[in-house]
Amino acid sequence: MERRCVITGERLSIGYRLGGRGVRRVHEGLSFSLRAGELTCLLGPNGAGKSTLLKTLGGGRTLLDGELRLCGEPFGKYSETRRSRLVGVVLTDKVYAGGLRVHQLVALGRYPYTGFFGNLGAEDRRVVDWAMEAVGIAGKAGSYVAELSDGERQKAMIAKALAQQCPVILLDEPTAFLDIISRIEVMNLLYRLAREEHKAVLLSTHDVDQALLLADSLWLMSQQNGLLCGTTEDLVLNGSLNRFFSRGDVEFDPDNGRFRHCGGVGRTVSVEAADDRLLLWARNALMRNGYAAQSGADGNDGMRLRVHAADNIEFFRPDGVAVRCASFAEWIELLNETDCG
Ligand SMILES: Nc1ncnc2c1ncn2[C@@H]1O[C@H](COP(=O)(O)OP(=O)(O)OP(=O)(O)O)[C@@H](O)[C@H]1O
Repeated sequence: MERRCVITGERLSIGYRLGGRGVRRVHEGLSFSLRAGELTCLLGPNGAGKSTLLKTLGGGRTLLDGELRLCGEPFGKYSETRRSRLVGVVLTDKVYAGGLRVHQLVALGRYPYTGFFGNLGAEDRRVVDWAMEAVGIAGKAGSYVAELSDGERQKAMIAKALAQQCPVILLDEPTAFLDIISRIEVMNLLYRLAREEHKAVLLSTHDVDQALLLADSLWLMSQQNGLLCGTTEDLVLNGSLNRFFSRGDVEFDPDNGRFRHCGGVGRTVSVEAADDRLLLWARNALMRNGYAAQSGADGNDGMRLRVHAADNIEFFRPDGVAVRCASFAEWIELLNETDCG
């Protein structure tokens, strides 16, 4: 299926007008295309400008310069109502909706269709129920928003955006307050909305693991490097993720898809493992204990590891003696004793 561009930006400057104190430019010269049918994750360190970009795309007043188009037409040509039928936004700003019940908050998402008095028809009510069900908040439909946990409130805000039934959904850190299961559920929901309902979904997140698993495209942003857009695997394998994120002793390890602290790794152990899963966890244990794993020849202290199974680990000490261990705990203890000796 063709993946149409629904929002395009060319040479955008984004930032804030500070009243009489001039302008705070956060980025200049940003260009991108947001495509329908894709989940796009915007990643970057704190203060990179992610929220500022999302506010700009959501129609906030942070566009200072450049050309921003929605479905081919300049943003400025859209009335607020017309734009709100196309773009649903979930920002991280505190929600002042404590006096509303959850179903009333979610029903606000129908505003572009119901007009000023917000009278819901049968179809509107069906969509509101569907949206609450989809994010797993239906059980709290009658609760006051003020009485929700942070995560529940976040789900209610996502449901409101779903109820808006827009082809474009923008979300600023939608999983920030969620527990791990809810995070995975929400990310999968957004992925399905992109894939199955052909929506353009753009979200900012610090949850790199989930982004790498599910994002069709990544937008990497930092103050030094600006914005780089591309397919997830390309940006991982060409080192871009590292370029945008690595700082000091923290870097991205493309072998296991995680960021890690790499300080103190000097010595190496040669590793063979019966399968990829054992290799991954052997590398993990070595890294945590200050060693880098290498394949092939002996490590630089002559140490070798053969992981036949989680309970059958063969460790060759620097003196060439092989010791069999029945668990990772046993082997790690031996590794550390060897190190001390
Ligand atoms: N209302 C504002 N007025 C002036 N500058 C602002 C305003 N809001 C944010 N900024 C500045 O814009 C820059 C980018 O902030 P932004 O919130 O967009 O970053 P972010 O990538 O979303 O960060 P985080 O991951 O910490 O949420 C920061 O230097 C911030 O201080």
